[in-house]
Amino acid sequence: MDPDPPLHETYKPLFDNTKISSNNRRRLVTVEERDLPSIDLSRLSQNELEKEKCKEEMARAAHEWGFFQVINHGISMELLEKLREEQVRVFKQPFQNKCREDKFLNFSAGSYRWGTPTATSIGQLSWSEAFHIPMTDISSSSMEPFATKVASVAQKLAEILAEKLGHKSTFFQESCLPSTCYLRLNRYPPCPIPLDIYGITPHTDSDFITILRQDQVGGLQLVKDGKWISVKPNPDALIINIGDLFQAWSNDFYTSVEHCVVTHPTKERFSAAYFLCPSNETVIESCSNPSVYTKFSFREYMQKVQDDVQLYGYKVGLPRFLP
Ligand SMILES: O=C(O)CCC(=O)C(=O)O
Ligand SMILES: [Fe+2]
Repeated sequence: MDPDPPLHETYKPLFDNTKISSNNRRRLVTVEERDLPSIDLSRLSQNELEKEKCKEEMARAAHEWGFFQVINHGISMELLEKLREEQVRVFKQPFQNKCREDKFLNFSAGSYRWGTPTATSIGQLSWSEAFHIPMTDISSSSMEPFATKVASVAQKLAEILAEKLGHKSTFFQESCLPSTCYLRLNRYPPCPIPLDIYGITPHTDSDFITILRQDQVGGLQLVKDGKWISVKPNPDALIINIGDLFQAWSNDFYTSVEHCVVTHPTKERFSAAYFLCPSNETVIESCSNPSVYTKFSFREYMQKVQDDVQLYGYKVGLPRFLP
């Protein structure tokens, strides 16, 4: 039985409507490949000066790039390889099983997603499949040791970034709970179609911070100084990016940057992303005045995102909360 979702059959009408011209032929492959700023987290356990310098560099990267990578993050290669093995095993299941409405592999129904049901043009299509799993569902799986560690790295980094803006608080511990945070397992099947097709369309993340593990295939791109650049894969590193909520909380000091994944013609790609999200009731307001955005609850934010996607086919995000 075939593990692949029926991307070719389902979206064929979109390809047929798109003329293959030099304009939409793999435009994105030509972007420059760059290393993200690299932060060595082992410096956090050194002397005060080193520790402060490390925090300072992190805050600068979150401000200037919205993205950075961390090394010596405390998650062993063994755990990362286990995660990968488990991820491959999960996606190798027949497509029919992945779609099941009852519990599959202990993940709640509805965790599995593929393609883009609302896409009306190829630019809106994400050539990928994913399991979007609440942390509470991970507890009984073999990914639990990774999930626990990554959750604690996320808490620690969020606290450091808040502290650098002068706020020592338990806000993230209190509002981001296992029932509100997610692990998303992504798989990008090879895409041999000679058109510019995204693995995941350009977006910003709707959380505080995301921790991402990408494999050696590469394909993650982000906007830096108004230009798309491609992120060089680094097996030792985890990628951190600022989400919309931290941008709002930091009053635009940290930046939630647009990113996407481009497909590979022959190779499949796997990635795993941890999203530090608050409960629906949590109110996000700026840590300083005057505030750039009007305050909103996470529920209101996600409702707007969903409404905009339905209405326009894309997320508007933070600009919806400009006064
Ligand atoms: O797979 C990747 O590298 C990025 C995934 C991503 O941006 C997401 O799941 O929000
Ligand atoms: Fe993302």
